Amino acid sequence: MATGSLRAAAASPSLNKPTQLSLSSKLPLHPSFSVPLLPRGRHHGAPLVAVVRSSLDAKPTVLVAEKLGEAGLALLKGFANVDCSYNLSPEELCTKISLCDSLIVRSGTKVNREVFESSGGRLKVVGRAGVGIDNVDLSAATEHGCLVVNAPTANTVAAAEHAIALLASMARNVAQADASVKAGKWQRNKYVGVSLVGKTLAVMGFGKVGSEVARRAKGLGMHVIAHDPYAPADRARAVGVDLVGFDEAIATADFISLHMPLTPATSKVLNDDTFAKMKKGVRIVNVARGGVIDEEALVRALDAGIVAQAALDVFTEEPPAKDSKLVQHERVTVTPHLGASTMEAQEGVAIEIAEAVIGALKGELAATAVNAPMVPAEVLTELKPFVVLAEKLGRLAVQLVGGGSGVKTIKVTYASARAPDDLDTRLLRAMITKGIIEPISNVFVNLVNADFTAKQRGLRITEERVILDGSPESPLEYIQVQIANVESRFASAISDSGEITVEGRVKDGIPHLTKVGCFEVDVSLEGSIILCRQVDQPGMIGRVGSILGEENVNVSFMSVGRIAPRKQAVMAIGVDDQPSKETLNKIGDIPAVEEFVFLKL
Ligand SMILES: NC(=O)C1=CN([C@@H]2O[C@H](COP(=O)(O)OP(=O)(O)OC[C@H]3O[C@@H](n4cnc5c(N)ncnc54)[C@H](O)[C@@H]3O)[C@@H](O)[C@H]2O)C=CC1
Ligand SMILES: O=C(O)C(=O)COP(=O)(O)O
Repeated sequence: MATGSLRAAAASPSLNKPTQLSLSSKLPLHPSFSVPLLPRGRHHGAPLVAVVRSSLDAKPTVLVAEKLGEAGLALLKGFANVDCSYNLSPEELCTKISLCDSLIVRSGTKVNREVFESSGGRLKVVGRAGVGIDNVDLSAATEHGCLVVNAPTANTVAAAEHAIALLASMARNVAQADASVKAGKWQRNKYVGVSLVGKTLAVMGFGKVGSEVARRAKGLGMHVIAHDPYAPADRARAVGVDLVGFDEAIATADFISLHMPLTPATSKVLNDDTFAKMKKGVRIVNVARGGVIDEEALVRALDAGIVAQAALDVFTEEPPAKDSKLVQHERVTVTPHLGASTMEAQEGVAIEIAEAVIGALKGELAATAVNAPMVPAEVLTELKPFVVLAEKLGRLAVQLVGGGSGVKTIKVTYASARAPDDLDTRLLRAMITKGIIEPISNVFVNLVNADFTAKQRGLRITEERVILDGSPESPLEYIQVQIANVESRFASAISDSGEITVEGRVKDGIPHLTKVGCFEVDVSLEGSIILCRQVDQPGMIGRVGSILGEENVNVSFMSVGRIAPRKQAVMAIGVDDQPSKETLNKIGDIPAVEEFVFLKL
């Protein structure tokens, strides 16, 4: 099969002469195989976020619901209308949110499902000015196509320093002794402490904060072990820390410092059962989240003498009840969630979140997205034209489906000379999903909600990789989108294996449609496309071109793919304007034309 492809602007009598263009037929293929999809969740890097307002829209409005550093506010004010409304009740937040494009919070605001539902679809970015996103309902955010970004690095040192401050002050009864002296007492015997040097500290959660705590504790002469099922052992080794199992960590520790996120797996991970396994007289620091400790069980463990002391910055409910037994316990030191509260950290966090929110509202890369696929910025730069190609192929494929066929099964094939691990397909999959769903619904699909929306509509998208020999310079050679078990309005779009098939490549940075069904074509994916199947014969391009010309429809690109000279051929015509029905019918009336379809991109 040969492919003819020429800019229509350069129309000449040689138009009918096909030019060999196809690359795929020359590249030897390895047998195709499936690769596991990348897991959902946190990935460091930068996503292409399609959650933006159009540049024609007025300035976006950002609601800042908790105190934010001045430098961050200044950045936000340079870009958006900023409404700083602190201490809103949940009802007030729900009322205000429908007028906001973005919401910025710290740990004190619950961004629950009701908030997203009340936003009426306007809320596009939630910024968490800090690390923990347990106060944001991520499922609801995703379902509403709202991106959540956080500021994961600027308060790490502050939190680690606070953990060390609590560790040392707990060991030396600083808070209790301070209160006692201020009450006019002088109780030197009562407040004899314990030393840190030589003691074993178990760091639970060896992430950013945990590793900084470990480093500092080693400087104090402590023996540090850590438990973190997901942390690489070599990172721990580099700090001189042994990674151990959970039971070993809690059973051998003199001090336990908690630094994991609050998740279903870590909720109440310290409970009656686990306290029972600890060394008698253990001391516990919690600068992570209150919910990782069963607080009633901790009171029991303190009263039973299992836990000698606890120092807590965080609580299941914040603020905790005034008469909380835990807070009032004599051997418990408390602070009001101050881990991130240093001048330096708050300025840093404010700038980090302002930049992330502004970037996301502009549709730029947000390196700290929590609920969207992310790939490193440099990878994204080279993937960008393929992202456009992916959406357009999705749009074309779904428009080829014949009325009444339910779209359920989609197969996507990525052909590349790169190793499978070098290609993150989540962006591409999301954009294909967007292209398929948007023309047939009124749902707004973006990178955040693409997988969710596909699942909700019962779409099954399978992905396959074809490994090509050749240059891995380009991330992809072609993308093929197939819709199975459907009829087509354009029978030639059905491949030999029975699916609607469209395939595209990027040429000079521009996405091109290069295959429809079994026919190789070549038309740039701009404007709209007319596909016609005809009997290959001289003059066809000229005839179709003049019918379009009569109606002043500008042709941008034309190509013909044919089985063999004078046999069946498919002509793909790129048009800048939408032809009238009459014009399309005139094309259909050309005797050699057997079927045609008009597709909007
Ligand atoms: N009190 C405060 O003001 C602050 C509290 N935090 C909290 O500190 C915690 C840690 O923050 P970062 O270090 O920045 O987060 P991070 O994401 O860098 O580290 C968390 C670590 O916990 C590990 N982890 C996850 N599940 C675990 C499990 N079941 N058992 C043990 N480890 C597990 C992860 O593998 C990761 O290495 C978070 O809960 C965060 O919200 C952070 C900053 C300030
Ligand atoms: O970053 C975190 O996870 C924190 O807990 C800090 O909370 P905050 O921003 O001080 O309310």
